Amino acid sequence: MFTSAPPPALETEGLTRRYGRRTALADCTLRVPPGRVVGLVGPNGAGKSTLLQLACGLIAPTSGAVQVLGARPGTRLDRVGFVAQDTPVYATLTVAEHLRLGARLNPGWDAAFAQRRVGALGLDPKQRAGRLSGGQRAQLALTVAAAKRPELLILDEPVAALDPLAREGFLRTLIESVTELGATAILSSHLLSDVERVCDHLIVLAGGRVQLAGDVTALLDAHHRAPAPPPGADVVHGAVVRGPLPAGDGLHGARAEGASAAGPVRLEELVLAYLRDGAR
Ligand SMILES: Nc1ncnc2c1ncn2[C@@H]1O[C@H](COP(=O)(O)OP(=O)(O)OP(=O)(O)O)[C@@H](O)[C@H]1O
Repeated sequence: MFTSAPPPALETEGLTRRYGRRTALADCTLRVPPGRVVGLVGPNGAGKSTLLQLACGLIAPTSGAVQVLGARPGTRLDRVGFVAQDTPVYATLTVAEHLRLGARLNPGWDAAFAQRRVGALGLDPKQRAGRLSGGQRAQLALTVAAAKRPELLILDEPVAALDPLAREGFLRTLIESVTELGATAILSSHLLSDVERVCDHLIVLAGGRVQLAGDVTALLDAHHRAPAPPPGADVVHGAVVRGPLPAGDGLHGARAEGASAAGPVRLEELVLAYLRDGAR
């Protein structure tokens, strides 16, 4: 295991984490190639934060293995940027002091990028972080993480506190920096429309187990919608069926619009089918 060059951004095998008798993540085996924007989705309590914290080395596995950029989590902190769900910032430090601290702690710090982002966001450099709004604090934490120019950016619900315009701007900046650096981003989100818009790799977790994972295009090609599935069809849930859209059904290759039409699945539909399947 763990052989390839360049190494996967994230690789796990049988990764399990328990809290007492509660299993937060069970037997998780995944491989995320580098250069992807990964959407990590699943209901509340699915194990998303647990997986991200294991990847950052903030918690240790109960059993199984995890590697990040080919190394043990936590050993290459300069190459990994992490923004936790509660977007931690230092309440008594100003915005400018956050940037100075970032510059001092990170050898690859991109001061011009950080200044540009703070300017574009309209954040007052003299404002203490404790006085910023929730969304502004999230933006500051994201700016600090991205200005490290990490090879892997791990974001736990990064856009939850942002208004729609800020969310759109943040996701655009994220894609630009990931593309420019050839970096990987893993973001957990409940907003399937955002995931559909920016992610090219998907991980669906439910009940601590991986329900579905892989390249988005490949996953969409490997499923179709059949409102009246033929006997023996491999139905995930509802009208979503495993297997490519059969040739010659008249709709092949077309984007079916109505929920009742046979045709290709949309990402949101696919995710919901696997979540409902996992919830049974
Ligand atoms: N420190 C902890 N101590 C005990 N149980 C925990 C701890 N952290 C997480 N859990 C449990 O592990 C499970 C997975 O939690 P986790 O935070 O990973 O879910 P999540 O998918 O990130 O959820 P959400 O979407 O609500 O943020 C939950 O049942 C949770 O109660």
